[in-house]
Amino acid sequence: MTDTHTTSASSHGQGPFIAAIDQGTTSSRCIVFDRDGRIVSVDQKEHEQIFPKPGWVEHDATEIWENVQEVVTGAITKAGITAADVKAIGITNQRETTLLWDKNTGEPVHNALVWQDTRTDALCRELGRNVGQDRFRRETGLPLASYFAGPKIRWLLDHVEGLRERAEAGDILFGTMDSWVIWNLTGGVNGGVHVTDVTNASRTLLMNLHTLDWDQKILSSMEIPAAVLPRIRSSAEVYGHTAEGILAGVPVASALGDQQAALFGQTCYAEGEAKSTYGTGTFLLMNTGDKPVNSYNGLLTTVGYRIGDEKPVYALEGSIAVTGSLVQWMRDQMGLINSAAEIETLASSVEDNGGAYFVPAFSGLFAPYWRSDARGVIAGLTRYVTKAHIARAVLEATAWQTREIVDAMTKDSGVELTALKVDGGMTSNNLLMQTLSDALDAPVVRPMVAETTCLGAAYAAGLAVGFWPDTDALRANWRRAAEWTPRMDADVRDREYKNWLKAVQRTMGWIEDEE
Ligand SMILES: Nc1ncnc2c1ncn2[C@@H]1O[C@H](COP(=O)(O)OP(=O)(O)O)[C@@H](O)[C@H]1O
Ligand SMILES: O=P(O)(O)OC[C@H](O)CO
Repeated sequence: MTDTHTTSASSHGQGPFIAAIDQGTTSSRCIVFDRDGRIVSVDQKEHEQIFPKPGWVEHDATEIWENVQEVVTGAITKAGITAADVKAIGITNQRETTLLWDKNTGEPVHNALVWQDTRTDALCRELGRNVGQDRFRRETGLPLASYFAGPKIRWLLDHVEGLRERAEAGDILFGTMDSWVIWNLTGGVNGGVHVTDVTNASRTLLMNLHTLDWDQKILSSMEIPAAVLPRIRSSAEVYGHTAEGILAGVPVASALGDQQAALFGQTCYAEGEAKSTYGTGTFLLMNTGDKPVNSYNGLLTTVGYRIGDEKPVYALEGSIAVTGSLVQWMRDQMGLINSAAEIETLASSVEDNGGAYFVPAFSGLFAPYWRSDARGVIAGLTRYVTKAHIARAVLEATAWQTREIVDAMTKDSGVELTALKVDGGMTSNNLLMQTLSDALDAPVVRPMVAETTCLGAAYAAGLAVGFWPDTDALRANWRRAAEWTPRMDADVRDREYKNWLKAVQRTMGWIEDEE
């Protein structure tokens, strides 16, 4: 984590405060914020990544719920405050990760299928043939891909014995992690509320982007019973109250998918404003105002946020599946570095990539290609290349993948990027941020609070309970902490980008006959 610090509540006055829970891909965290949007305390815990087969990724939702309770207790205790000091709790979460659980026992019926999981590739191809790709794009703003929740629900209904009958009988609930956390927080089997917000619902392939309701025709073509689905609510309203624990009685007042929360936390409230978040994957979102904008260049159309009864705000999104997780892979699977931060030291020990380009298509390629048949490639290898050159290629992969998204965004929106607001764990890497600015030929700016995901959830919850009056008050909290400006010669940039695009072509069509 970057730019986070843990201080006692006394250095921020006596509150009141807003707490935010971020249930992310690698960890769950809770952060307490004061009225100026400053961090008062943080607690965080990683959970297990389960890889049962190549391309399959699961999480244990029970472990996640235990961790969430632990980090909430941790953050509130570190802040030295009580429930009476906390005006609301906001929720943000890894998106698309899909869970079904029994509403009578509160037990998950299977591990959660994580957004990176590719097991529904064949199912998506079949749905594409039977229902048509265009239909999904038109109604949901999304391409038919294994990334999204709908096909994952269908896979579980088809593969867990007896589940379909239980689901049709009304005993099974579906949720992304927002729904799971809110249901448990508000009482679970003892009256927990079963809701999701529009941003999370817009990632299921099941919500109609124009009506903001579940699309009955798509549900029937996917054979998903409506009885499992949560109610779709706005991103900022009181869904219920915490039933027990250290925050018992506090209103649960926001939910946003983590990337939409970062857009909100970066105060991108005007059309054309954009941010990019560098975590496990990287997600660049641009606010496109109150109308959905179709993409013709491989981006997603998604809901940015909706505050109570106000009009929804839409966004264009470029999703990159593998960025920070490539650094983790270098550390955990390859053993080439001991910590994520060490990649910068290793990469800085050489001048350039030595001719090597690393395209981490571990889950196929997401935007702008949406190719599930792609797999990772290191191109340009010669005997000259060292592990330091590979480390450099790893960082450059994040920069060039962003460049491809920015190019697509410019084509779709007609808006030229003047500067990119960034956040997330990878932004503590100076070499990466410089490389990014060079690849984009544009300034890259990082705010004082790089924990914009939690901040966005806190802002939305605070708006819902009147803790902040409006978005203008939130804008005033945004402060620049660091800026990188381009230093690369144009001809070098053009040559490197061309080589990168050539390497990308080498990844495609690797998987020929998938399960
Ligand atoms: N100094 C660094 N350089 C490059 N990558 C980093 C660095 N520090 C953390 N990361 C990567 O950032 C990711 C963690 O960022 P975070 O925003 O916490 O992610 P998430 O919200 O997806 O769990 C990890 O994948 C890690 O490998
Ligand atoms: O948990 P993160 O930060 O890796 O974000 C994951 C995204 O929401 C997936 O769409």
